[in-house]
Amino acid sequence: MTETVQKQTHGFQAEVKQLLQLMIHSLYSNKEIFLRELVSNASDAADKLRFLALSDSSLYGNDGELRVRISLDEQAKTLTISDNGIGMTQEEVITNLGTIAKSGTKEFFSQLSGDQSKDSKLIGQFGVGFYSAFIVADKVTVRTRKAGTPADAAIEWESSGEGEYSLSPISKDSRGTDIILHLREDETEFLSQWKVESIVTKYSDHISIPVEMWQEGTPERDGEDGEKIAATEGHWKAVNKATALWMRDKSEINDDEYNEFYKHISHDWTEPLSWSHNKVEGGTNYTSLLYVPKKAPFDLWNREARHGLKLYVQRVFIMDDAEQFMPSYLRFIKGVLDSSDLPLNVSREILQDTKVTQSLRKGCTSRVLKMLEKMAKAEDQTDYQTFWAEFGQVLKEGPGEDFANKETVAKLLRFASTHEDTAEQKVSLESYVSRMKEGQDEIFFLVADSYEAAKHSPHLEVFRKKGIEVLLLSDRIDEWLMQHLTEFDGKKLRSVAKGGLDLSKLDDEETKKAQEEAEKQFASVAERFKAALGEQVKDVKVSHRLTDSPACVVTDEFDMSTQMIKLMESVGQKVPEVKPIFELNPEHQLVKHIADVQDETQFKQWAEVLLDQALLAERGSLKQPATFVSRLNSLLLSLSAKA
Ligand SMILES: Nc1ncnc2c1ncn2[C@@H]1O[C@H](COP(=O)(O)OP(=O)(O)OP(=O)(O)O)[C@@H](O)[C@H]1O
Repeated sequence: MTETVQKQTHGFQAEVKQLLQLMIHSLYSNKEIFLRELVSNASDAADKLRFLALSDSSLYGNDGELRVRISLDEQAKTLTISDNGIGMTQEEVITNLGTIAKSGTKEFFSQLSGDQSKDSKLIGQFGVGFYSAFIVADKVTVRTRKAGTPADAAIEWESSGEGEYSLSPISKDSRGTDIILHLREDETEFLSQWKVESIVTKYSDHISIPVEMWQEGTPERDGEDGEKIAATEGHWKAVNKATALWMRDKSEINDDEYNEFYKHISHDWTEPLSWSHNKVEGGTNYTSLLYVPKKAPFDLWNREARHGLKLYVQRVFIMDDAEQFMPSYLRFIKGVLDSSDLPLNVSREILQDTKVTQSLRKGCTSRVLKMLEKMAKAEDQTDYQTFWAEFGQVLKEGPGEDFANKETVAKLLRFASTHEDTAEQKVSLESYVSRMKEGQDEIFFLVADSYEAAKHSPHLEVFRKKGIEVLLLSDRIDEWLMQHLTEFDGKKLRSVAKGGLDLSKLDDEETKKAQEEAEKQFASVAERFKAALGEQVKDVKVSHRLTDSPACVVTDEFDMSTQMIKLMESVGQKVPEVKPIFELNPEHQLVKHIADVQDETQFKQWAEVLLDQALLAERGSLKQPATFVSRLNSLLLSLSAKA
């Protein structure tokens, strides 16, 4: 069979076409990054081979020196990146270079707006990897042979990036992958040795295997003083440092190098917010380099998304996404962990529960928390606020998940509060405590559907009057968080929407007396309400929390809160009926008016309307809205008849 017969043409997955178009346009201004992406892939391919060779050293054949080579051909106008790494089989080529097989793809494409400037920012987060070759090339040829397969099992992939690619079987002498970029007419600057070398130094210095370029030989020549200078032969020379970055001394690594290394391991194009690089010797021996990203990945909330650290054992790459070393609430952390205590043949299963894993996890968790603490305490809060906006909701899983670090995580939490007139979550528990009123020994919070709903809740009335701060919570996870975070700095956290609220310590004797008096006087009215409302309420009480509203509902101290009920209902869970406690404001004109209504039927109607109103304010909806409306209408009619 001739090659043309065997050549097959395949169409790209629709998303690839879209990605290619978007990428070529939006990344053009930063086109040199294609080299970083391709060298990064080549280095990953070497890592994967080294790992497999741990159990089968024959995969190396007679070529055990892993490296990447970049060669330039001015005549053919090509730039070639060759590696002697793992290579790919035909199936792998089809999956890897014909589709986008990574997590977050769906989320990414659903976020594209069609507005090029907005979309180009997103693409940086998503990462384009191999396809970035098409920014500078109008044709790309990939020749690859999987390690351990014969020369004639190699495959050639070729495409001009316009919707389809071809595959042909070829023979390739050596293992690994050559990526040949046929440069576009106006991209010949990438044929300059100096230019390419400087890009490699800029982006790929940290790659742990040598990235080599060909150095031409020089003929024998005469020196300045007439002496003979010997001829040199052409040779491959490493143009990067070629040592694992994390093994180098901190003092020798600059920020640019840390940033580039982050991009290499995370496939994120945005620079990280912060990092922590540590070498630990003693009981356990390891080096960790952990980064806090600036942007949340597309799949942060996808439970199946892979996360975790890149694991090395004594500088040998073992696996990506080793999730055992970070608790789930820190799953956004990227980084490298290089252990000297784990065996080279460690598997995910073995990692599950070894003592070493536990101690590494403890160490890494505490490093990350320290790094976050430092950011949280910085005078300039910009970085921490950026972090909080992206990852705050994940961190809120912490108190429920990590008992040992509960207090530390609690200090990192930020909330909206009545102290600040903004929905932005800026207030820490420590700053709340520092502002607590004399006699106040609890931290007050309110959970609602939204910041606006929380801010306007009738439950806040008395707190406003007394000038007591209340934390305003409206994230989906908040109700769950507050179930686990019951205390901070020795102070109980208390929901202002629950019964058992006692602010009497903050009142002077006169107010207390007045309240007691009001309660006594109102006792019979409360009883009348209770009788009228019957089974609809758990109890009727005189409220100490209202100043402007006539009534409100609260849940009993140990009953499930309204927000929790809503949350459970929204995921289809059956919730036992929780009856509200109905609190009345005896000072309110409407309540006074109702108390004077003699007709029991009308009184009942009023009581029910008042209760429904309070339920509406609390829950945002009613079980029987039509009944509420008809009751209200009948009362309005009777009022207008009187007028
Ligand atoms: N030089 C190579 N050798 C072996 N496999 C490769 C090589 N280059 C790419 N691949 C394979 O193709 C896949 C897709 O590469 P691509 O660069 O598009 O994505 P990625 O590296 O997984 O992630 P990102 O897009 O974020 O860089 C890789 O995961 C790898 O399996």
